[in-house]
Amino acid sequence: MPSIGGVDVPNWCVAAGAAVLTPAAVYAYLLRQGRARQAFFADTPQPKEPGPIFAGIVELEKIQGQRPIEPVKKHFKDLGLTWGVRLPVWLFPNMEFMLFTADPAIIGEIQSKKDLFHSRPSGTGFDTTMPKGLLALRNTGPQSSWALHRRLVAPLFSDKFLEGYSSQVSEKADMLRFVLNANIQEGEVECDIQNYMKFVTLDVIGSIGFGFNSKATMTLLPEQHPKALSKAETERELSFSDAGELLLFETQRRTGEPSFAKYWPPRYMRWLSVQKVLGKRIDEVLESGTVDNSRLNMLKALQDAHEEGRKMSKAELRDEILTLLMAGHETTGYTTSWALLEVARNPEVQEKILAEASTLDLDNMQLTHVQGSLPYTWMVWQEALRLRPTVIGHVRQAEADVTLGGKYSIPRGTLLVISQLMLAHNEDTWGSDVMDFRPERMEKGYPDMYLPFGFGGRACIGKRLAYVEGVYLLAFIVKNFNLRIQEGSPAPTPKVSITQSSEDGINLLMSKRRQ
Ligand code: HEM
Repeated sequence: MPSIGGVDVPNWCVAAGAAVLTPAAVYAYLLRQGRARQAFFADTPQPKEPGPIFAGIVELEKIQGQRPIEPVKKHFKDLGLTWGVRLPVWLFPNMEFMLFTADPAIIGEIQSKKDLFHSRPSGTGFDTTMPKGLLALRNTGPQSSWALHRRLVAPLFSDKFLEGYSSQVSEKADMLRFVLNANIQEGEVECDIQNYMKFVTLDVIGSIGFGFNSKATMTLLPEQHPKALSKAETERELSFSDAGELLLFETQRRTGEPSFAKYWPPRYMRWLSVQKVLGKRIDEVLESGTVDNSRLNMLKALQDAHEEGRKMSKAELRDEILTLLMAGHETTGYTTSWALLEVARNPEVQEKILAEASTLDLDNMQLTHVQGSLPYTWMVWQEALRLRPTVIGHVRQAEADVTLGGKYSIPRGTLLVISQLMLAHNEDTWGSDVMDFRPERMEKGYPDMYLPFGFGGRACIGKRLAYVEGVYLLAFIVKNFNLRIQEGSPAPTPKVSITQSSEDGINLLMSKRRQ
């Protein structure tokens, strides 16, 4: 029996006391933190908050939540010209201050203060799923692992590499055409193009990233088709695709959750299986001779890359290639799917892409020629990415105390969430037709506040590949298929996780074009 101040206290009393006092202490702590945050940001304009503790989270969900376009429009209306105000939120369990902003002036200032805002915060899921990859590493100066990785990874997106990837991308596009043709046969057939794009971009990154002949797209062939994959092949392809999805899902889940939660047995077992599938693929490339290394691939190139003799370790290579897999496939696939939706909705846009693509030999096109040869299609993809930014917010952490906007003091460690979604729908920047799809608005270049790939030293390193691959696939599909949407079909419901996709797919009526 425990003794308190010389008095013996029964165990049940201690347990009951703890049961009452612990939640009370936690609540008192949260309340104090919430009030401290409110006091700290007292001079910061903000929408009316429902309560001091979780108010920020509620607001954030309203703005960045599951159906982002509608809340954005509402905030426009509710907040008028101050729309995009700095929204201070306090985020449990990181116990940090967080500032949500869509104010172009403040964002401009954040961009210019490069030395203060050069890293994402710690505590994101990337820290434990791929801690030695670019998305997780912190920038602590030119000698840091992040800086070294950035220098070693950058050449993978140079002209030389893009040329090396070209035949692999057109091989995957050809596979996509084959599978779509097999599913469409005659007349018009409804196809979930988002699903096709997800698989084909996975096959691209499987090939150029891991160096194996990935063919997940073939799993979409009708079962009775003579070229349909065997059961074992289908399982192999889908296990890679499932592992990629689980990796993304687990990363997202781990953001901001206590570190022990990931050890929940069913989750942990799934995680081990993901590591096994992906790790096996990586080992195949690095160690065995069974992989066709004549295919230029990122993993092999990174294995050989060095700077003054400093190379990536095996663990670094593994995390970097997983980072490139995760960052580089769904992003491009979803952006291109949203673009195809707009193309199907706007027949005149489709005609213009067709006119541009019909004279080109897309089957043998170098990726380095995409921008010069497909300028209109390029704008279409760019405008689709504005209207539906695939990554809807960018995160940075203040490295030191700083004052923004001349009066808002931001303590060191504050998280800054920059709403790319709200920036992309700001009437002041884009004009009163901001909600319309109008590729021509990109004709004269885009404003500084077009940030779908982030900004500064941490901006997306794969932007060039994303553009050329996405624009190429867009032109390729339009050249081979006519796209339409079913009259009266409801608009897709956006689903926001790390990337923005459509919850119910993107269903288009597709028919073969006569060549
Ligand atoms: C439509 C396609 C894509 C979009 C919208 C996109 C968007 C982004 C964004 C917003 C960031 C964060 C930038 C910041 O914090 O300032 C990012 C980072 C990154 N992206 Fe992309 N991305 C795309 C495609 C790709 C591709 C194809 C790859 C590579 C195969 C890639 C690799 C990366 C990597 C490695 C980072 C982390 C960079 C660092 O922190 O140093 N992305 N991307």
